[in-house]
Amino acid sequence: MIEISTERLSKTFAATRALDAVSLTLPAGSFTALLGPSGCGKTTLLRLIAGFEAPDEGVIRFDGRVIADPRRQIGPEDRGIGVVFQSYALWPHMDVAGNVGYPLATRGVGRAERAARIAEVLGIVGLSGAEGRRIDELSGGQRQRVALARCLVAEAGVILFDEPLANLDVHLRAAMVEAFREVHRRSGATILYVTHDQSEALALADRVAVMQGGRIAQLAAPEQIYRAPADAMVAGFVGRGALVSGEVRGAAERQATVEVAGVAIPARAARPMSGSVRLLLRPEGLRIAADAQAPALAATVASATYRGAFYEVVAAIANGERLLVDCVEAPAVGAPIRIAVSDAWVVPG
Ligand SMILES: Nc1ncnc2c1ncn2[C@@H]1O[C@H](COP(=O)(O)OP(=O)(O)OP(=O)(O)O)[C@@H](O)[C@H]1O
Repeated sequence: MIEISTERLSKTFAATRALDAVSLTLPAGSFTALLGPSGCGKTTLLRLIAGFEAPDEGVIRFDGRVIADPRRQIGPEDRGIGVVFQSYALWPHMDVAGNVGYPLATRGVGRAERAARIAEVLGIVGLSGAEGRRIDELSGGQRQRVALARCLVAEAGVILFDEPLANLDVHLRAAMVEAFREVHRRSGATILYVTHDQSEALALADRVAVMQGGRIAQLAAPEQIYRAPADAMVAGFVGRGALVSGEVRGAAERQATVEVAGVAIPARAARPMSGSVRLLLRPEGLRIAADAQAPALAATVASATYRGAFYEVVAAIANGERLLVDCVEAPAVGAPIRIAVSDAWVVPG
């Protein structure tokens, strides 16, 4: 297991500052997802750690040892890492055993031991008995499992995933989440997993780093990213919900009372705040109030969209801002409703 750290890591392509003084530590054996909108610098950070690019400024260390700085870089093949791309990077002319066993063959591992280890890792990724199959007869999901098995067999201390599920359909993606968990559990490797799919990041990782504009906006446990986003970008990027404007009327330790459209709402807060703030209201913290006396936001139904398990209702409150409320039954568009709030978060900054 290897601890990876970067210190003020920067990379510029022509006029684009793809990475802007990024300092982060990936503890040994951790699983970190790198999440963010297109172009925020996720792949650039992964490529620098892999050794496919050199930093303009800053340092990368593995277990405290300098792996790359602007003057010298250890080559990708000497960093002891495994990389899995969305494009599989398998050899189509070799069978499954040939692909998976390649890292062992290059190390001179004997035939019998190689066969045993190939069988073991194919079992872990759910491809037992597939040794003799040709790569070009496999589905996308099966190919990605082969790539995972090759990574496992190499026993790399660090595994980097660059959008490994991007080419797979939604059902296969869900099935693969289990395979990734198993790879992490079995390998104990330090994992960095690049994705722009928030549900994948929240489901897989024990820490999520949300990037924007070449910087880390927040690095925290998935629950923290979802329930207590550090800024409006993270709040808007992860999960469903609405940001509304309010005025703080009272503040306490980790609590605030925020007035929104004339209604006082108790909210969670990172620190005591005052003045104008943005309040994050997610659907699970809202419900349509049946009791006309209970404190609630008066609203009008703007739309109701069927989502299977519920209707997603967009409702306009008195100040013109819109909320998302999940309802079992669809209210009529234009109907007046009252929305009770059981959970709200004051977005810092
Ligand atoms: N080789 C390159 N030459 C020029 N610009 C580049 C190069 N690589 C990346 N960039 C630019 O750097 C910025 C960050 O790119 P990067 O690929 O790291 O983003 P990303 O977050 O991985 O995006 P995506 O989710 O779309 O893959 C983008 O503006 C991109 O256009």
